[in-house]
Amino acid sequence: MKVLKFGGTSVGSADSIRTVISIIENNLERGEHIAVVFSAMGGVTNKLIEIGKMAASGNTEYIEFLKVVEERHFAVVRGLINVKHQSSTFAAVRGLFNELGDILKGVSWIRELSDRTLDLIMSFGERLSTLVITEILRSKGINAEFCDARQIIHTNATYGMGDVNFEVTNHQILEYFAKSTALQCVTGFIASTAEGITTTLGRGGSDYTASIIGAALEADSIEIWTDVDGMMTADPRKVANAFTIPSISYAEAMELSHFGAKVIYPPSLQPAFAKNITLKVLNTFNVDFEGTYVQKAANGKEYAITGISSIDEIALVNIQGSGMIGVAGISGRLFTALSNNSISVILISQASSEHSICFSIDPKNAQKAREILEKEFSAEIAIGHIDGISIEKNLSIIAIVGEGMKKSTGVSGKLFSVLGKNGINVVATAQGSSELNISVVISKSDLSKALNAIHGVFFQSETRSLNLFIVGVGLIGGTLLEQIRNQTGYLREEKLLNLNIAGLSNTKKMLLDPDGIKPDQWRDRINDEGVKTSLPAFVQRMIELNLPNSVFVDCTSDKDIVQYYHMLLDASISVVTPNKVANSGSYSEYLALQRTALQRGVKFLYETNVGAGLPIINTIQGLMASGDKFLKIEAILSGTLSYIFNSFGPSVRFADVVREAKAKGFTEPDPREDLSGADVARKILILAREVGVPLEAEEITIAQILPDNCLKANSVDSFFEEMEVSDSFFAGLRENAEAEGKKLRYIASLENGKALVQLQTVDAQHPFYTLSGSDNIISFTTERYKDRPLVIKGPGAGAEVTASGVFADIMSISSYLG
Ligand SMILES: NC(=O)C1=CN([C@@H]2O[C@H](COP(=O)(O)OP(=O)(O)OC[C@H]3O[C@@H](n4cnc5c(N)ncnc54)[C@H](O)[C@@H]3O)[C@@H](O)[C@H]2O)C=CC1
Ligand SMILES: N[C@@H](CC=O)C(=O)O
Ligand code: NA
Repeated sequence: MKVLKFGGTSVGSADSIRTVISIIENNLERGEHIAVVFSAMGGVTNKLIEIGKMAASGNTEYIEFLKVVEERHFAVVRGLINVKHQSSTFAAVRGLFNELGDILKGVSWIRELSDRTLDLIMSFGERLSTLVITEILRSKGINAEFCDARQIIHTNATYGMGDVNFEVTNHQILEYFAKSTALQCVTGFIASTAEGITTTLGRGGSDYTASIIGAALEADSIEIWTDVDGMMTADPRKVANAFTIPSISYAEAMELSHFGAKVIYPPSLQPAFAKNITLKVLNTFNVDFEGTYVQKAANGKEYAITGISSIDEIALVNIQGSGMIGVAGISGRLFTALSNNSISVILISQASSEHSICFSIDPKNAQKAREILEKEFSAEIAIGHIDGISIEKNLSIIAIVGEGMKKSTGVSGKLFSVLGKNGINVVATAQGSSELNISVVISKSDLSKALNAIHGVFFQSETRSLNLFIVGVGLIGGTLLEQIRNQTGYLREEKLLNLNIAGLSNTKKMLLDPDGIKPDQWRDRINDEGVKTSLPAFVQRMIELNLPNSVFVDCTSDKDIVQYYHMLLDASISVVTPNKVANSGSYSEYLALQRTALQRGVKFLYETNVGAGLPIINTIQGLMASGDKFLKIEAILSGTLSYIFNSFGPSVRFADVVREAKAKGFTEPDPREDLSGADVARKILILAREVGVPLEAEEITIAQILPDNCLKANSVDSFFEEMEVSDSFFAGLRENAEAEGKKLRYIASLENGKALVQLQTVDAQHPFYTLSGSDNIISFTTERYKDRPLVIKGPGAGAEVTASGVFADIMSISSYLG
């Protein structure tokens, strides 16, 4: 035997009722022995309450409102019952509305609406829906009977939430169901006192009816038909990646529902749980979907936790004082005082120091709680044994729930680590010894970010998202977007990673969209939807969006953008950049950025600052972390200069080679930076700092190669003109080197705390002699690499290699975030 319960939306319209009827018919055709419980048509209960209140306030408009409700029921009768059978149903429905109309008239006369009368008014919702559906079934030749639950479920006289008398009720149900073999269509939610006065069952009402009947009849299962695909891993309105939990235990369902998962209200299913009846949560609007099984013990679990839920708004009360230590009875008095005043406590946390107790409550009760506790502990407060009561608001609770926690270690580690990596501060925490639930109290403004981050990390087999905010879509930024576009499919399928471009900005326009800008649409979208660029507004919006796993990617050479890095890192947003400005500013600025990133648990990555995608910074950081000491660095760090001196032959003009380097994407946006040695100086400065030498830019010696006229050129165009003017000077440099069988190389070095950048001539024996193209070469002499230096060589400039270095930094953040 099986009990089916259909909720308000399932019976909310002629269309949905048609589906309900076919679900019932299918069961009957399969020979299932079933009973059915119905809620009121969706929204009707609330309307009836509103109408009752209107009548009680003397507002006669309630009559019109009631007509609308009546018409909804008539429409179903007209739509689903053939004309031949319609009139008797119309008459019965009209009869109920007449009765209800009389009651409301009474309410409006005496201008009073007691809980008892309200229960009676509300009862019409279920009585009407059940009556209509019973008649529809009968008109289809099904032997169905209307069962008014008031005849079988008896409660005490607590109106609005009757307390069921199970002894009497169970007996009555058994007796009632034994009398007839017809399909029983039972009104949900309503009951009566032993004297026959109508009551209701409170929260989860119709589920409770199904559970009471199922338990009394020892049903094999109870199906709760609703309008969603079962119980979800998180509230899908808050976590887009939430998915249906296939199997959940009673205890887990109970824990999850306490925190908001409103699909079912498990306390009302207690009678069914006590009899070990399997419950299925199914979707009337997606009949073939498996839904969620709720059983004593859940079936094999794939994940360490089963679900995540939250309470959006709580207040945290803290009571502390030295006089609480070792004094018995403080918490007893505290919670008794709250309970005597009907203040329910959601979470309690006390450290073993016994110096303070904190607990969370509904913020509505915060002021009252303060007054109660100040009164209760007035004596202790007066003599300073208790410091006082403090209350913090705008907080939320998140609970992760699952029986799997009992067996697996590291669940709480994972929870706190993902919160930390996203810069979310945990204000309080609690874990019961049942190990079924770990709760954390966090700032309300972090709720959505926290839920999404936690969901991502615990339900790993679903795709995780990294939210990218890219500023500067020139050569490197544009190439990066192209690489992301080409990799999207692979990353999603093979790495379960979604690179969500949540923001883009060029110098003219910017666009932020938390739902993502597709990498093949960014040009059109930024043109069509973008607003005027403002870096402060971009950064502020990013911080406001507060998305989990956010990364800011600076692909500009802007000098002012750097001031925002602090703000971003401080807001727990990682920064990835090829822009060298930040790391080559003052040493204190460099240090501050490193520290902020470390403190906030986020990443500041800039591998492409030196040697583009070549693994130079990572190599240094690895050696430094493992305790190696750098003795000497010798390097060619400019792709541009490398290319120029490799391509500058007798038949070409120097300026034209520089033009070629620029066209190939090797140069800085302003090539004077490369030719003046400034770019190389920045790079050796960054390397020096990485190996622990705290240099400032002014301390680097740059041996200038440019003649004065080139150096003084005040625009890029005039710079090229001046190089043409000085062509013989450059040709002379080359010819002198060639005469000695040598090559020109622009070499940076660091030794004994001194950095030097200069043009040198090297002979065929020198390891830098054979360099070609835009190659960089870096030779590290360290205590471990003393006899033979560690050498890294390869293309050190250009769009593809630089963008892929930036991409690699982004990917390393994704693995760090787990
Ligand atoms: N080209 C290369 O091989 C390498 C370049 N880099 C660095 O990469 C960065 C980008 O270089 P490229 O892409 O070659 O330069 P680019 O000039 O092609 O691109 C930079 C883009 O950023 C935009 N931009 C500048 N300030 C902005 C702001 N405040 N807001 C929005 N957009 C802004 C510019 O309009 C330009 O479109 C530079 O910092 C450079 O030093 C690093 C390693 C290698
Ligand atoms: N302009 C730079 C690009 C890399 O940082 C170079 O030429 O090396
Ligand atoms: Na690099």
